[in-house]
Amino acid sequence: MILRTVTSFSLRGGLFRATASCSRFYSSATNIRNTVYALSSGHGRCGVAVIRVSGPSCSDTVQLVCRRQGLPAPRHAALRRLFDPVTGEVIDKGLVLWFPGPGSFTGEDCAEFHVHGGTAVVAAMLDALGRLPGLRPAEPGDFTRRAFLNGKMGLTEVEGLGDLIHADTAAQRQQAVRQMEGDLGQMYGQWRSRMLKCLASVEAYIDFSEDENIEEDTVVRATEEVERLGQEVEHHLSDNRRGERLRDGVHVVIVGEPNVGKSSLLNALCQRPAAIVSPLAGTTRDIVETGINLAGYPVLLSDTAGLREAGDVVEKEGVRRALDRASKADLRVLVLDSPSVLQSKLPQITWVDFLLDHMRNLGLTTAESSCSDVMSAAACGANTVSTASSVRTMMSSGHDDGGFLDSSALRSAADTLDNVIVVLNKCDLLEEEEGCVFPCAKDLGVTVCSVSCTTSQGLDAFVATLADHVKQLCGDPLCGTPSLTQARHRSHLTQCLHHLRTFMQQVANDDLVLAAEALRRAMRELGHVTGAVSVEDVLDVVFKDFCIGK
Ligand SMILES: Nc1nc2c(ncn2[C@@H]2O[C@H](COP(=O)(O)OP(=O)(O)OP(=O)(O)O)[C@@H](O)[C@H]2O)c(=O)[nH]1
Ligand SMILES: [Mg+2]
Repeated sequence: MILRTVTSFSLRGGLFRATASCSRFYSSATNIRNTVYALSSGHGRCGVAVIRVSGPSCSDTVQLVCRRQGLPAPRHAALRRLFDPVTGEVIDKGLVLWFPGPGSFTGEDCAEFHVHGGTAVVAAMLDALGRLPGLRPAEPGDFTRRAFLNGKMGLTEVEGLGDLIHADTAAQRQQAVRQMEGDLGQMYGQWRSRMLKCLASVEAYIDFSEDENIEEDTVVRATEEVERLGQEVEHHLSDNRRGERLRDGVHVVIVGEPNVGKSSLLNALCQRPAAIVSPLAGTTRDIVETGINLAGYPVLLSDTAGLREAGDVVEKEGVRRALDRASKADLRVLVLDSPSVLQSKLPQITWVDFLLDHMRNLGLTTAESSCSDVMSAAACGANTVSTASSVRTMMSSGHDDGGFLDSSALRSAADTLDNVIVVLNKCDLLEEEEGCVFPCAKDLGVTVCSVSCTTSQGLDAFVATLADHVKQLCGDPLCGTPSLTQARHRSHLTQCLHHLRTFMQQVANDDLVLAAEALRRAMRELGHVTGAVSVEDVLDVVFKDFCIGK
């Protein structure tokens, strides 16, 4: 059932980002000398609340709160009565954990108080800690920032941890765990050390080329290695934004003429009446967005205004927004009204041409029709059928015959339709022999699903098809080399690749000094990604999405 694969999810980082934005982020690395504390478990009444403390005053804090009952054994939970150190009042009885640095998460002395999760208990604990000298409330991401500054985590691992906290779906979680465990950082680190070796070779050659100990092919081997590195970086960059899509959500837009059932489809997918449905054409004016979890993958779904020559200024703006959203989407779901398609009087036209014509009329493409305009009548003849019978053929056979596939014109038409899923809605209104026998058909790269939003017929198959497309766009986060996940990485890696190419050019120009400088710059770009070179300016950006207590 559709219900199995689709669940709503809150859009990326809603809760945590709101929390972070309420507070000015703490940016000075020197302030890690303070001891910080925070409620690390969620806010609100709960069974157990975890309060974390990190910093040099940590052991004193534990002993004061535990009234000199002594520090628990490292990394062992100890049951203690917890006191307000100033008033001497018992606040609660709970577990205390002591993590001496540097073997702790932050790399400095840390402690955790596991107390009963009532509002008054948590408030009393935080209040008591706040009155101790040298302690201050933690800022968002303070603990992880300390871990980074103390060399416990690289920057990509920190980002992986941030993504894990924000992960709404299984695939996002898998990608984030992989990154947090260092897969991506290791790959970048290995590239950097390979570049360092090349740089050492080139510099040695510059400094000691007269020396007979330097082998003649040193520079040749370094150049070959840099070329390989360039290819690897280029390959990593040309991943069709898989990792970024998975992290941020795949943008799917529902488009089509008014009244074809776009809003009904959106509501069926998110299983709630997110958009108004009515028999009046032009009901939806603005974009209606909702996030769904599609078989473990995050999808940001947009319903749009029906595309037509708009009557008034509001609808015109709605149509403009719809077309704009469609042009930026990763996937477009083009909804058509099945009875209208079957009754279409378009003369002698192929199914692909019909779709291209339709999309052009709606303003969704400027691509020319393939068959009627480009192919000769002879080549096209065998496949030239009326729209109605073309649709019927497609529905019953699942694909067209092989002649189509050889045409480059049709291939380019298929490319235009590549990120389009066609939904033939309202199939409940067709005669039995006309529709819905094979709800999903693949035709020249365009996927066609026959559904009814009213009876739910074909919706499961459509959801499965949509999920397949989304998975293809994101890839399997557990397979292959780890994906690039952030625009920040892309920007530095693009620069890195540019410098590697400059290295090759300078070697070809016989200018090894400039070549070495290019290699140093390439390494610096990689260092910005992993945090191996000074990144103070990017830390605020990276940590701003963290929640307090992490
Ligand atoms: N019989 C039938 N009616 C449907 C189906 N899907 C939607 N409808 C009806 O078609 C009408 C239009 O549905 P909407 O979902 O509002 O269509 P829309 O494409 O969003 O329309 P606009 O917002 O005006 O562009 C409503 O009366 C729906 O109940 C279907 O599968 N079968
Ligand atoms: Mg609508």
